[in-house]
Amino acid sequence: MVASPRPGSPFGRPSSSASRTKVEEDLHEYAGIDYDKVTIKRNPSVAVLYEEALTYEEGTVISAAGALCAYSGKKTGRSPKDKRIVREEGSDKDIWWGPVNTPLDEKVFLINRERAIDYLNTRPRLYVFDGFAGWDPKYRKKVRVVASRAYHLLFMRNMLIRPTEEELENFGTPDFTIFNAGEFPANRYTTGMTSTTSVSINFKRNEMVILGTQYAGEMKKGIFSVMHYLMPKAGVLSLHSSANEGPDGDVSLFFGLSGTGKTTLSADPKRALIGDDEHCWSDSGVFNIEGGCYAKCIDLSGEKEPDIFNAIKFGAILENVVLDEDTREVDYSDDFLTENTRASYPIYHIPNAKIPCIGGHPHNIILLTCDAFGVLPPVSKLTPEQAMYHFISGYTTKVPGTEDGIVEPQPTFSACFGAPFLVLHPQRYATMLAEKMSQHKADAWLINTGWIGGKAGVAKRCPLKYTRAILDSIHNGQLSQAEFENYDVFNLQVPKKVANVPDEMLDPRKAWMGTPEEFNASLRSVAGMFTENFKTFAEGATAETLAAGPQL
Ligand SMILES: Nc1ncnc2c1ncn2[C@@H]1O[C@H](COP(=O)(O)OP(=O)(O)O)[C@@H](O)[C@H]1O
Ligand SMILES: C=C(OP(=O)(O)O)C(=O)O
Ligand SMILES: [Mn+2]
Repeated sequence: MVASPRPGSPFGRPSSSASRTKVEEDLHEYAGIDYDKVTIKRNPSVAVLYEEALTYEEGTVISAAGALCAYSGKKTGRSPKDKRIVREEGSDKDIWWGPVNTPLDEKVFLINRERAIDYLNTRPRLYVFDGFAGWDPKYRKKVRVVASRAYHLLFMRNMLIRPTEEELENFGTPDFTIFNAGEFPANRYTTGMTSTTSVSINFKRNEMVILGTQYAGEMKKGIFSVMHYLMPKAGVLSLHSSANEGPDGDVSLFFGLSGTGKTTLSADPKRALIGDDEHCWSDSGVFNIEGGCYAKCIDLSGEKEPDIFNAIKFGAILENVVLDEDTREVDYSDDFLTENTRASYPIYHIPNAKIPCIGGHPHNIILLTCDAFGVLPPVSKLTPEQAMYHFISGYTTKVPGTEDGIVEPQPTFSACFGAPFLVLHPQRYATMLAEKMSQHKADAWLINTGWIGGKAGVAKRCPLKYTRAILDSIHNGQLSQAEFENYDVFNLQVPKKVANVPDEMLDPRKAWMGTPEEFNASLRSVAGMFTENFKTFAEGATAETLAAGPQL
């Protein structure tokens, strides 16, 4: 008879005090984890994590396709207002302080850290994952995740790069540690706390502490912030972009704020996936930071997005989705808990993923904007100066759900198409991008995956099949040879024809459902928003970049 590998069985027995592992010793010494009371499981298998989550985490079930369906509680999106960075001597001048990076006293960080560790010590079981961020061995960072929920550990097992047995054996001291005590709240009366949620990063201690949110995305985006701090210092550009590679080895980068299509559009059966969200561009090319993908799955369909749909199987996590009680089939159209339903899966769940996730220097730079006013064309070709202007502007829309408190599409300017994750001033990243683009002669395109023909609520988002057709034309070289028309006010070069896209879709004026007067008013109003927003960046920008913006 085969024994059931459940906790309590011989397989689940805690290690005896005579044989402490190095990780137990480390966590005891370094963080005060009480290994006499707490069973520590390091890098457990997917099967063990499933069992633990199903046994101990209320509501967790398995979907018909074999994914672990986990629930993150009250917070189902990131909490940018509760993110803090410890202000220490030396980092003061470097960090882009302001609404994105709110300073925190070191002492308060330690209070939160102790609160988190005190909580973790009340748990009978803790899970540890040791893995890497960054596929290029030259730049990769060793990351340790310490979490009280098996779901959180499986998430980071999917999202970080999984070490080989040998790498795990020789892991040594981590470069960065996340303490996830998200089940337990922050204390609102602690100086500097404004809610019961706190996500704080300390670059001196190389630690991140999470309290009061169980949204797993905080961990992966936290590591992204760390890379946004460390990589530029090493001469490497960190990017909020997805990346894929054509059969001839041509790499495309897709920049975009959350919900604008990085994950969806980089999953392309004609191209090998390098990664869906976080990359770095070094002197030798691009590399993915992560070992997995994190797709939005609201309204996901097997017909429209087969690669993502089929990646949701054993090993994948589905977050905050609604299922049929009997069949355990997921209803992807149900936004009962949140519109930000998510799937996390290791990159090898995508059949044509490129592993290791490394590519050459990009040929095409695609800026994914998501225009809620319906005035930007679905595609336009950018001059290098326009690429800089639009990269720094980061005009787009916050889609509902991804951030706490966003309930309807909200136009925003998110510098570098990822302001919430920037640590240094946007100009630092933009300057590096301009240098790399000119050195490697990359073409730049602006693609509007947002509303066409009217504003959000009135019109519809550009149909996915047309955005895909546009990308096909970019990748087969047709679009750079197309005939272009100048699109006034923004001075964008818009192709007259794109294969498999109706002509009238290409010109927002023709697609417009209201009156020409309304269109012109909207166009000018969006242009005005650009000009107003760019005022804060005018000082650091070149005259050419400044002139590349809309002209009223
Ligand atoms: N034209 C389009 N291009 C890309 N995505 C679109 C488009 N229209 C609608 N969508 C939807 O928008 C969402 C994009 O999400 P995702 O690819 O996860 O964004 P990101 O990875 O940038 O956060 C998906 O739910 C997708 O189905
Ligand atoms: C996980 C996130 O990223 P994205 O939506 O870009 O995939 C997020 O913004 O919380
Ligand atoms: Mn994504």
